[in-house]
Amino acid sequence: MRGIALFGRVRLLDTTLRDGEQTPGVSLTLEEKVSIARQLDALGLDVIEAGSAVTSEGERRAMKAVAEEGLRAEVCSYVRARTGDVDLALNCDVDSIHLVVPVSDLHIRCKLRSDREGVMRAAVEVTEYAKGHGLIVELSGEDASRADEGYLTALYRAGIDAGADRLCYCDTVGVLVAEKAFEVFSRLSKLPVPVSVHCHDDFGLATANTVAALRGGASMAHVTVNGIGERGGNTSLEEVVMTLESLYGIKTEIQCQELYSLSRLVSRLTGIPVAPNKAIVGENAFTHEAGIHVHGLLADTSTYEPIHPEAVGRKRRIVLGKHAGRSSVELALRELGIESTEGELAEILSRVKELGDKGKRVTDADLQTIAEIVLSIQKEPKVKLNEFTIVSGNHAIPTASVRIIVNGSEILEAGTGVGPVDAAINAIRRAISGVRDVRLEEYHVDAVTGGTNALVEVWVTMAMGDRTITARGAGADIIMASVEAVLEGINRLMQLEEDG
Ligand SMILES: CC(=O)SCCNC(=O)CCNC(=O)[C@H](O)C(C)(C)COP(=O)(O)OP(=O)(O)OC[C@H]1O[C@@H](n2cnc3c(N)ncnc32)[C@H](O)[C@@H]1OP(=O)(O)O
Ligand SMILES: CC(=O)C(=O)O
Repeated sequence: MRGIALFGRVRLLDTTLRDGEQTPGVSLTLEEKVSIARQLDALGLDVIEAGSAVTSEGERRAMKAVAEEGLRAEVCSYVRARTGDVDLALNCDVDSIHLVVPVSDLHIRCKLRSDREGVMRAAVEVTEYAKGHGLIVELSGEDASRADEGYLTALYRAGIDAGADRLCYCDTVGVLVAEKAFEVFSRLSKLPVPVSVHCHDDFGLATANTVAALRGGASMAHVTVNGIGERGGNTSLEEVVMTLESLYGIKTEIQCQELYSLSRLVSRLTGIPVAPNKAIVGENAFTHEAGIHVHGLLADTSTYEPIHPEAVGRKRRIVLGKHAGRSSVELALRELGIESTEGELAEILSRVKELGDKGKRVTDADLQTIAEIVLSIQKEPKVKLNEFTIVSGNHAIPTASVRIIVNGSEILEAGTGVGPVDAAINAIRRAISGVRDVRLEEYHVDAVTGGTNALVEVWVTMAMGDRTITARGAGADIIMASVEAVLEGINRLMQLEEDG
């Protein structure tokens, strides 16, 4: 790969805390920025763009806190072509600035109401000013992919003469294509300082363009965790890293097995969910339902998995539904410790498909129930609900009390929560905590019909030790459906434990 031959290795600048935070509705607190920055540093990122110092007082406090963490990574601030922005960045004690200068005539004329010469002068003046104050400068051409390349190169050369340490080519509105990225970077990489690539995903091409630019000679890629960012987002960290590592055989120095936990952290703190089908970090990236796939996976996981889930800190999941085959059901039953004959297996599979045909997801608890019916196993539930009360209102802390029977003994417990569902689940968890350490890992609710009296289905993933199980509850009352799902999960986990 050309870029790597030129500059030794691919470097990565993570801009989750700057461009990623520009995702509409996202605003990270100081503590949140620091905790993401720590994880990025631990993962091995070279540069962390911690924000734009010009944005606000709170942003500056957070950026200063990140800079004071003593991270191994270089901490950077976005600045406009204004010396005042550099002063604000200096107050945050960052190591470097990402000095962004519009370079397309569209941006120069319409946005800045300036001209090419004026922008060139500002770029040089601010670069010199920042260098004079000891900052590392990455001089960036905003909207470079729509700019005149002759002007862009002249501006870059003027920036290098003024002391710029690095350059960056921004595909600000995601209109670059891979062929052009490769060709442009084949030329730009002849400049005497490293050139970065910064892509947006308006056409879903950000990763492809970034990789093409790296092949052309770019030495650093700008990325965000989960690809979050303005509009369609930015190039995703996990996609670039795994493409380089797995498809091009390039080691990146990133701790790949931490990619998933970083993705979860960023999703939780930004409130931006990850699409189930998102590459590498989406819920379904290593989940399989189709029978033909599961059959293949059992022979060799590489039949339907391009990388091992463990490589990025994930686990394979097999789920059952209408596309299940004999292999999937056999595997799921084996995991539940249930043995069956060929005939019983066929009957269980046919009932699984029946449920799938009704548009249902088939949970582990559903499979266990079906298996128990087909195999005529009568199992007494370990946990039974005797009584349940909930109090909620605008002047009341949502509080639930439960009376449950666990292995024949009655337990009375209460819990509070942010709402009645949370309170109900907390009460059950407290009641069970003296008997077993059961965790609620996922909670999801669907309204099956419309209206306030809709039938709801609640899906939970419960865990005990290293065993997880999915379970469902349904009904017109969302609280009771939640209680049913959680108790079903607990029962199944305890049953599995007993069965060994
Ligand atoms: C492609 C990108 O991601 S660019 C980065 C985007 N990031 C942000 O916008 C950070 C958050 N922004 C903010 O907090 C505010 O917009 C601020 C503090 C930067 C500026 O706020 P205001 O002074 O109220 O200006 P406003 O937002 O209306 O307009 C932006 C100003 O920056 C100027 N500007 C935009 N880009 C640049 C640049 N690269 N260099 C110099 N000036 C620039 C615009 O011409 C405009 O100037 P004007 O007010 O003199 O007309
Ligand atoms: C600078 C930047 O974020 C962009 O041009 O997309």
